[in-house]
Amino acid sequence: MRGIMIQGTSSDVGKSMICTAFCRIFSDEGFEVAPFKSQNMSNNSYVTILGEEIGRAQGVQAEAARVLATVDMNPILLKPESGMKSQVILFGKKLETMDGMDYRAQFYEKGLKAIDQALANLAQDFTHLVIEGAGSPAEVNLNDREIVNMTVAKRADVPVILVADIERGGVFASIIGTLALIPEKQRVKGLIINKFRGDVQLFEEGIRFLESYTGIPVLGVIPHMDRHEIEQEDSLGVQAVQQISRVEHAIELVVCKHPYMSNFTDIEPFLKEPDITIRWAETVADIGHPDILLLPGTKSTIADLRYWKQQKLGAKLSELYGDTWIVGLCGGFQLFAETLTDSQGYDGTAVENEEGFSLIPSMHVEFQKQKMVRRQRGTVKFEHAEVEVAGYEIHHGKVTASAYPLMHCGDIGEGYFHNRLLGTHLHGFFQDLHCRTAFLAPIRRQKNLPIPSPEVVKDPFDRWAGHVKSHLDWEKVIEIMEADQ
Ligand SMILES: NC(=O)CC[C@H](N)C(=O)O
Repeated sequence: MRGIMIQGTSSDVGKSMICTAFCRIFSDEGFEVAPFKSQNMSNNSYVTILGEEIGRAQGVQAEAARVLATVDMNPILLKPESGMKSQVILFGKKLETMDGMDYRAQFYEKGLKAIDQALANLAQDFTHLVIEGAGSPAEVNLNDREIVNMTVAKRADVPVILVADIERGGVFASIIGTLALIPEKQRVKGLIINKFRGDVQLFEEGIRFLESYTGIPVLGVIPHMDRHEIEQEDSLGVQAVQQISRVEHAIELVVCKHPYMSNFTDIEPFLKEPDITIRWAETVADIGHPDILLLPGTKSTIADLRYWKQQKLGAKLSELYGDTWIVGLCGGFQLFAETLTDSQGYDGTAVENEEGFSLIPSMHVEFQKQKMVRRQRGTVKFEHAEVEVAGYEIHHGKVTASAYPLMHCGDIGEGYFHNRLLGTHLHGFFQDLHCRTAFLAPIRRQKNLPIPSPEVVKDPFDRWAGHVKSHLDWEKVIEIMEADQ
C-alpha cells in the first residue's frame, strides 16, 4: 500500500485540515484512499455506523474521502478524564482507564500490534493512505516509545510532509529545529507552510532559504482560510470557537467551559451564523445575561458538576431560567438532573447520590458500565417547524425523565424541551442547518433579527480542498507519494 504522512512542527499547525484536504483531492482523482492516525488524544469522538468510537478528525476525513469511517482508521483513542487518567479506546471499544505512566509502561507493544493490524486491515480495502501524525515528531525524550510519528511512517513505509504554522511565528526555526532532531529525517520529502496571511509572493525569499538550507522542497504556502466550516478536533481549537458579531442586537451565546469539557465541536455550527456572538464562561461571573447559555458535553459529569456547584452555577441558572434559552448537550444535559448516581465510578467519580442542578423535575442520571455509543435520529417539534435530526450519542449516563421529550426517535422520547430549557444526549444536534434555524427562529424574532431561509452552501470539503490544491505543487505531492522509499 502507498500513502503519505503529514507531520507537524507542533500541535495545532493544521495537520488534520491538510489531511482532510488531501483525502478529498485524492478521492476526486479516483484514488482509493483512507485516512489513518494511530492514536488520538481527544474527547471529541466520532461514532462509526457500527457504533464504535474513533477520533473525530479521522471520521471527518473519511467523509472527505467519501468512504465509511472504520475503527482501523484510528485504532487507539485516549479520552482524558478526571484524576489525570485517560480512557483507552482500542479498535473503537473501551478497554480500560489508565494514568499516563501505566499507559506508557504497559501499552507500547499492544499499541504497535494494533497499528500493524489496522494498517493490514486498511490495505485490504484501500490502495492509498493519508496518515496524520500527532504533536511534534521531535520529542526526543519519547523517541524509543512513540507510536504516533516516525514509528508509524516507518511501519507503513510512507514518505512524510512536514507542516509548519507561520501564524504563530518562528517558522524557520521550527522547521530546521524539527529536522535536526527527528529520527529518519530522510523520510521528509516536502514542506508545507500553513496559515499564511498576506501576499504569498512576499514569502519567496523564505522559500528559497528553506529549500537551500534543508534541501527539501517547499510544496506550497497555504493562505489562512477563515470560514472553512470544517470541524476542528483537538482542544487547542477551542480558542477558535468564539466570535464577535457585527450585527446590531446580535444574539449572545455563552458557553460554559467545563474543566473536563468534551465534544466542543457541537458549538462550532454557531460560528456559521453571523448574527451570533459567542463567548466562553470559565466562571459564573463570566456568564452575564445572555440570550443562550450552552452547557456542552463533559467527560466527567460529576467532577464538572462539583466545579460548577462551587461556582454557584445553580443560583445563576435559577436566575436565568425561563428567560435565557438554556441548552445542555450530553454531560451538560445531565447537569440538569435532580440526582445522579455513579456507584462504580464509570464517569470518573464514584458517588451514590449526587444532587444535580434540579432544573428538570424527577430527572435522574445513572452511570452504567455499558457505554451507549450509537447513531440516532429523531423528529423535533419547534414552535413553527417540525424537523428531522440525525446525530450520535456517546455516554455512560442513562437518564430517566420522560415529561416534555425533545424528540421522538421512533416511539421513544429523548431529551427535554420546555420553557426555554433544552437538553439532549444527541451530539451534532445543531450541525443540522434546519434544526439550528428552527431553534434560533423565536430568538431572532424576539430580537427583530431577520430569519434566514436555510440555503444549501457549497460542500465545505470541496471548497477547502480546492483552496489547498491551488496553493500546492500537487504533481510533486503525487510524485513523492508514488516514489519508492
Ligand atoms: N459526551 C458526554 O458528554 C458524556 C457525558 C458523561 N460523562 C457520560 O459518560 O455519560
